[in-house]
Amino acid sequence: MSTRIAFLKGHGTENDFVIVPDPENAVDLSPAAVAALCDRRAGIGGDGLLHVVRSAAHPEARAMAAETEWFMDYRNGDGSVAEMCGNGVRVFARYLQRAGHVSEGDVAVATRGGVKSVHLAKEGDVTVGMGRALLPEGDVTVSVGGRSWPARNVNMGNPHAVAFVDDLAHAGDLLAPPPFSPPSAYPDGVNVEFVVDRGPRHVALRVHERGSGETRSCGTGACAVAVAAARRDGADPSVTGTPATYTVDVPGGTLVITERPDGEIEMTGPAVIVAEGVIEPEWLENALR
Ligand SMILES: N[C@@H](CCC[C@H](N)C(=O)O)C(=O)O
Repeated sequence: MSTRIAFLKGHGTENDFVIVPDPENAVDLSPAAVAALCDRRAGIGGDGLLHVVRSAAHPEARAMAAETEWFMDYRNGDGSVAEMCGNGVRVFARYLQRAGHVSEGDVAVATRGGVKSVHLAKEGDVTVGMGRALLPEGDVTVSVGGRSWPARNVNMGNPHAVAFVDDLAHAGDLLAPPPFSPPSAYPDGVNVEFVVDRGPRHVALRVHERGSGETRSCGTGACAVAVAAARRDGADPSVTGTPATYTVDVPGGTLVITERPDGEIEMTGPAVIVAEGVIEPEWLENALR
């Protein structure tokens, strides 16, 4: 990789991303290159990377090209691929707006979890239609430091285990993925959310993300938490016929999640572009040696 590659840096509730615009899918973003770019000491730093590619130019998105021009090729900070990133898709849409690829209003973004509709105003918070949650049956347990909790298995395109706890400090330092059982519940790993109540329809979370470690926010995680909390609170919109809105505090800010009676979930939160620059080709070559 010897050409000069442009990048930007952005975040949504402090879930931060390296953004690599690459419309024709010409940049070889190997897992090692992604991990080097996301490294917080030797690289640019980020929980993940948003590779901005035309849908028609990416084999995983070609089938969605008729619906939308842009594909969010999302990678975790360790270089692994994930199906969906709720904070990332808002930041991705903000980038498209800033680059002049889209204007205000509703913007469709292709993801591995399907096409998402993002509502962009000129400035301020960004709302994304996250689709419906799946709630696979079966008991799941997560453990940290000798304590265990039952967890709700919620799939938002990507897998989540949501555990309600008495104190967020009980999650410990979250330096390693919290063990879960049974192993068959999450064959590809899982994002784990620890949740406390803050008030009526108001919760707070800490999260350990698959492929990134503890992060300051997770959008799909906040949606999974809102869905689990609504079932726990007897507020399941498909049963009550009334939308359920939860305020979800994350270490990096606040997200507002609404689930409608038809199961569709909307998430609103900030999306910020912080900086832009150019990756030094020599640095990248050395990083990959
Ligand atoms: N931070 C994201 C989720 C990113 C993917 C996740 N780590 C996974 O592997 O599923 C979000 O905002 O949703």
